[in-house]
Amino acid sequence: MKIIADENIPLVEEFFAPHAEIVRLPGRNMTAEQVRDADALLVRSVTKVNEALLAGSQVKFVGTCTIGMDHLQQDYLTKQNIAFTNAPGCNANSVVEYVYAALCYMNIDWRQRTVGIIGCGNVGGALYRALKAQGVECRCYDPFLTAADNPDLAELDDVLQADIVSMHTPLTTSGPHPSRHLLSKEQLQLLPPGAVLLNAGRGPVVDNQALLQVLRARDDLQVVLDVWETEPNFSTDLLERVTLGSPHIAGYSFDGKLAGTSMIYQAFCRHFGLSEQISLAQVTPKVANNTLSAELEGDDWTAICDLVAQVYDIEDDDRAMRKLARQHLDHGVDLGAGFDLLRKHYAIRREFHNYQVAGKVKKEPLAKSLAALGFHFNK
Ligand SMILES: NC(=O)C1=CN([C@@H]2O[C@H](COP(=O)(O)OP(=O)(O)OC[C@H]3O[C@@H](n4cnc5c(N)ncnc54)[C@H](O)[C@@H]3O)[C@@H](O)[C@H]2O)C=CC1
Ligand SMILES: O=C(O)C(=O)[C@H](O)COP(=O)(O)O
Repeated sequence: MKIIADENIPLVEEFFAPHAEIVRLPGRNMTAEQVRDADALLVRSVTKVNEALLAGSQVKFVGTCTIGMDHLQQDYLTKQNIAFTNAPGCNANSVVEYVYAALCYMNIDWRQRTVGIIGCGNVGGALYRALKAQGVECRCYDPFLTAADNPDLAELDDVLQADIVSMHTPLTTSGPHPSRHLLSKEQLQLLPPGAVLLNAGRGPVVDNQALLQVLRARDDLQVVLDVWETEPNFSTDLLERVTLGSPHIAGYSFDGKLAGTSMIYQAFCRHFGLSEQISLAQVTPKVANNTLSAELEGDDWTAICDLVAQVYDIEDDDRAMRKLARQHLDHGVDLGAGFDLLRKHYAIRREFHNYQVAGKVKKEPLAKSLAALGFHFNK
């Protein structure tokens, strides 16, 4: 059996080598010629898996080691009887941790604000539950859910009135509620003074031209963008006006990436009737020096954000984006290639649940927040 796999999927050899010959390729430029004689294709979000890529091939299984599936031409795959699967929820924790890191960076204590969540599935739902556990007032917009799924559902316009709005929908262009340009100029203008908008879903869900216009006209908004409408290219003008910008790495915890590979491995084994030879636990390294210390007796907010910053300093990601934008503007460095390089060489980032807080956490509100964020600690 032959597998073609994106070069940026970790541990493909460890998982799949007992079952198949593996050829690694850059994901963004995979060609029909390259995949023609493959039985299975393992991709990430940068490969358009469509008729142009697969027509005439013998591919029978496509696995994307990501949550998002907007890069798969699903109707074509179904028509051709090609099995396909994603890795639902694999990096949901990572995206939620990105949101916390961004709010800490902006000095925003989410426990004192209302939070609007747009798209309440694996990522938005995890964020919602964690915030509710800390007593935060949430409003959620998700037209595919009912009050039985989520008692805090509200209309989109009401959700946009929250102090913090976080976007977690898939990118869709058809169906009853397409999400492309869900936030266009009209919706963006509804954001109240001082609002914070985060998009760590897919770039085109927020109309980037409209966002730029709104940010040119208003200086009372703070925007965090992990995803961009024209990836791998992005608007340097827009980057200049957002508070934090990053190269689509919200889901890039090492744990999330490994979970993605492992979930696709399991689906691959099921599809081809193979028995699994290796498990996620076997290949997940322990974090060396995983004890974190913070001033636990002082202000809760400082303690939480101190711990978050020790695990994930989001400012590094923002700095790298701004450096790339400067190199592009001053020296003509290719933005798209630079964006992909930042992602390819992304540092290893582990999720909060790998860390133990030193000392005893005696204060109940702090304990609630640390538990909600996933840290281990002693009471
Ligand atoms: N920036 C990054 O690194 C990452 C981005 N993502 C993006 O986040 C998206 C969401 O991930 P999950 O929560 O795991 O997916 P999910 O499928 O579990 O949940 C998505 C939710 O959005 C809702 N939804 C769909 N269309 C909507 C609309 N028009 N308006 C409001 N809600 C809508 C669905 O009903 C569902 O509850 C992924 O599809 C992916 O595009 C996911 C992981 C990492
Ligand atoms: O899981 C998703 O969906 C994502 O957005 C991924 O984290 C994106 O990673 P790449 O597939 O673009 O490497």
